[in-house]
Amino acid sequence: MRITKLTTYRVPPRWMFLKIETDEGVVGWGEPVIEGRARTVEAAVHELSDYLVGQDPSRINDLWQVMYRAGFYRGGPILMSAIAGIDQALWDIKGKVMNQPVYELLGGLVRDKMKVYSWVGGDRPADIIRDIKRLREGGFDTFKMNGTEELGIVDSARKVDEAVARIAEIRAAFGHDIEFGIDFHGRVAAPMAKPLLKALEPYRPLFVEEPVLAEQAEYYPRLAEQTAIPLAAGERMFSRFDFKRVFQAGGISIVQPDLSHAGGITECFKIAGMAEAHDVAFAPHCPLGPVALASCLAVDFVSHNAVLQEQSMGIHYNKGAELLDFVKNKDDFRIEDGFINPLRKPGLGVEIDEERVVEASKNPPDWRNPVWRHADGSVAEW
Ligand SMILES: O=C(O)C(=O)C[C@@H](O)[C@H](O)CO
Ligand SMILES: [Mg+2]
Repeated sequence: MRITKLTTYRVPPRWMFLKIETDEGVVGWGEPVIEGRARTVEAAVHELSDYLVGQDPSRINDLWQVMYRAGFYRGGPILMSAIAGIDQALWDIKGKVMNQPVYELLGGLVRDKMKVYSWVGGDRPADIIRDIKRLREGGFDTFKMNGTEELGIVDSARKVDEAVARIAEIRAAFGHDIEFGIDFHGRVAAPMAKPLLKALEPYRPLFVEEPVLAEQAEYYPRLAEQTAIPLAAGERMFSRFDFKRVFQAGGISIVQPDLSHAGGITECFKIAGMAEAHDVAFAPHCPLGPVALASCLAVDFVSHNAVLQEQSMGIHYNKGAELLDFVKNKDDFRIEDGFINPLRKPGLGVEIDEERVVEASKNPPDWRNPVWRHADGSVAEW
């Protein structure tokens, strides 16, 4: 079998699908994208196709190493997202050729179902109580929300109190009948992480995500020393080599690589194993589409330390298309009592509605995250 063609489709809300075709008619789908830089990743995918067309798609490991090493420069969000989507599509092809779901090719199930959580509250954490009440009726009991709006490098006790008051309100409304993670989303600089974590401590969130920006990772162990709240990070780390340093330094209890940003299934399966060796939980980041989610689940279902899976149903970014709009086998993604079952069809287990993808790709959005500014006009972390 030989790879014959790579075709990319940018579609709403902010996703990109990749179709890899072969000379024997087997097709694989991937989801290479960095939110807000879809066209850049698209260019990277087509540059990498020089290493792929004419090659045997079954040699995923060799193709992965060539894509990662042969171009001299490596790593980072663009190249690793391009490699991620290509890797996902190659695993999809391998599973279809062998008539097995990818999790079987990775050693089989370690669990019967996977716990998932839902976003509430949007970019500016409001209406959280209303969202939680609605989603609890749908069987969810675990949630994630943004912890703050714009926050200065040093900011007021009032801003801290506002952030904490929202969390206090949730605990007052639901007690510990629900659990939630708080995403600092890179908006909290190191000087404010300490007071904010301390003030949130009494409400015992399940975790605090990106307590500081990924480029401030040296603060993870220091912050972990002063709080009992588990710290989580990973969506802006792009390979084993990024995660290696975090594991060595300690401080992170939950790693959240994104299967469409961190080199795909091949790389994230290895990251999950590294995490397990350090007694760190694995909870893939996934605010994206169905192929990204299916790729996360393929690794979740074979990783003992997989604890929680993000999925984008109803997420505030999904304007113009919802998680399953391009999927034919919607039922396979059913969430019951906050859990999802393995996707048992061959490959990644996603039956893409290609007609709908092609149609939607004719007028793709050019999604960008908003540019936030502080009161003084300086740029604020979104
Ligand atoms: O889902 C999360 O945890 C996020 O922080 C969302 C963020 O990754 C946006 O997708 C960036 O555009
Ligand atoms: Mg996040």
